Amino acid sequence: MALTVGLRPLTRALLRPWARVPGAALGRPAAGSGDGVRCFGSPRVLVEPDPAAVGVAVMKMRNPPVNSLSLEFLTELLISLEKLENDKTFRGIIITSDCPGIFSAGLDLLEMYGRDPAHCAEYWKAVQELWLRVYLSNLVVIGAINGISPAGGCLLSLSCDYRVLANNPKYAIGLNETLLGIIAPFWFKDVLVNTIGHRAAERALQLGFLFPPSDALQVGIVDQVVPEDQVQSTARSVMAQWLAIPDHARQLTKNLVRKPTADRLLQQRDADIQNFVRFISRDSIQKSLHVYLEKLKQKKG
Ligand SMILES: CCCCC/C=C\C/C=C\C/C=C/C(=O)SCCNC(=O)CCNC(=O)[C@H](O)C(C)(C)COP(=O)(O)OP(=O)(O)OC[C@H]1O[C@@H](n2cnc3c(N)ncnc32)[C@H](O)[C@@H]1OP(=O)(O)O
Repeated sequence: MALTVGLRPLTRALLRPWARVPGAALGRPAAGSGDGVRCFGSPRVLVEPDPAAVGVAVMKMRNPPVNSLSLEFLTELLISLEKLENDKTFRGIIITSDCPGIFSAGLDLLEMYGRDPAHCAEYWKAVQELWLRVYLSNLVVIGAINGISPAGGCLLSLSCDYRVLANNPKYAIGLNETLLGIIAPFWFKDVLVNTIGHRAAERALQLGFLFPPSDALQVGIVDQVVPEDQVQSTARSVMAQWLAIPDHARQLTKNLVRKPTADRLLQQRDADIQNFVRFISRDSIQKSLHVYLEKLKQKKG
């Protein structure tokens, strides 16, 4: 089945592979700075230069209540990342959350439940694009994971160069798709395998493990677990270590390591979209999503 993807103009402009954002709409000097410091804020993505680290931006995700990756939120993240990537004052980004206790609840289930195929296709293309942009970023990307991080939230974390997780037993991380009755796409799986190895990934994916911090560190899905109030300072120290390496050498090495994984998706993006749309449109999958969403509602009592 050939799929015609009807993209809205903003999304279309953004989601071409490595498109340049037209109009530089969001790049502006920080209010009152007058010193050339740049701030790329948007309603859901707060981006500020780190006052304590030259060349480092802190990107805070602010899509309450749970930072679910809706199409609009993905689009804003993409715009901000693109602006940072193009701004030569920045060499690194720390990605963190502004929603207490939640890094990101992952993909927005409401973008996949009860939607028509064209919408699902547009959504999936944005998910692909965010992954490619973070995974292949020329910047050093450090995840300061200050909350729970299931599924798509875990993918975002895994796409960073280094992950610091806050030591709170509630802040579990993992690809839990099977618990929802869906499956992690091959590129989610590839990134997990690259990070924790084949056998650990095999178990984690099939059983939908959400690792609490101590287990997450042991299996290697995160690089460091620290007290919650030290997540930012640790991320900053780690950033300094990464920024001590000459950019060109680090970037070429990153590309060497990550490109084969990214290429697997780049070589079949349209087919991947079609697979996703076919899969997510199945009655059985829609029913599983319905049951899961009801469970989330009932949990509230
Ligand atoms: C063959 C080819 C195959 C191709 C591949 C096919 C398919 C795979 C597709 C996709 C992969 C999927 C990736 C994903 O990321 S799926 C999302 C996974 N996320 C989760 O499982 C997390 C679900 N949420 C929670 O567990 C909890 O909400 C929380 C994050 C622990 C927070 O708990 P808390 O008690 O603080 O909040 P609430 O549970 O009350 O939630 C508040 C509010 O938010 C809604 N919500 C939560 N998560 C999501 C979400 N992911 N998407 C949309 N909405 C979400 C929740 O329902 C509440 O809404 P309400 O209206 O009731 O206030």
